Amino acid sequence: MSLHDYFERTYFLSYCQSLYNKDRAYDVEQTDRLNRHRHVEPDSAQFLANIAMIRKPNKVLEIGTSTGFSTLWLAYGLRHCPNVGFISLDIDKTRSDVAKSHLQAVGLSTLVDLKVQDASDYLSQNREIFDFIFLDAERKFYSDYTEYLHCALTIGSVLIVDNVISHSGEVNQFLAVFKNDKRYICHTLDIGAGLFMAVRQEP
Ligand SMILES: C[S@@+](CC[C@H](N)C(=O)[O-])C[C@H]1O[C@@H](n2cnc3c(N)ncnc32)[C@H](O)[C@@H]1O
Repeated sequence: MSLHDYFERTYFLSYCQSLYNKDRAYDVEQTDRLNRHRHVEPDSAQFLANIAMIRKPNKVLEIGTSTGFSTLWLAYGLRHCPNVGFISLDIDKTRSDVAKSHLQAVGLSTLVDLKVQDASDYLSQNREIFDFIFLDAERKFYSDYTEYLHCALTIGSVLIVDNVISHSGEVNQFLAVFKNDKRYICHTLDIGAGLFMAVRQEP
């Protein structure tokens, strides 16, 4: 590792850690769940970066940017894929703008197309295929996305969903559709709040 790479990596790690700690402290003070940033756990974020690094996707979709903690890590895992199309969606413009400033601060903003849009509206109009989709938004709407997600995934595509252990009751029905679909091989990973991973094996 060159000295430049070393300093870049050290800066990135310390930036992410301080972002996580600051937003976590804010979240603890919030009584309304929807006011919280609700970042993925650091372990989960690093797992996402690893999957991005291993899979080397051409097209990535994140649903639920918040202020960009998972987005930063996904972008970090994609930093050697300069032509990647990485879209991250959030319905909340203020959060998306904050995410943009964090991405700029670590020099990864050119890798991410931040969109402010409702996930259902986006998915219903989407005709693109994604190699990697990370879903981390409002769980009660996930079942509405199922058919759109099937259409947006192809052989070798990876779908990852957060909070599947911490909030299993809210996502079990949605996940069962993938588990019972022979086109996918699925795993529940005991990382952070629990990650579900489905890899598409068949068209
Ligand atoms: C759990 S947070 C995402 C956390 C983020 N992945 C991270 O680790 O930093 C969920 C986000 O989804 C967004 N959201 C909720 N409903 C949405 C919808 N229908 N379409 C798009 N984004 C939505 C919220 O505004 C919120 O920022």
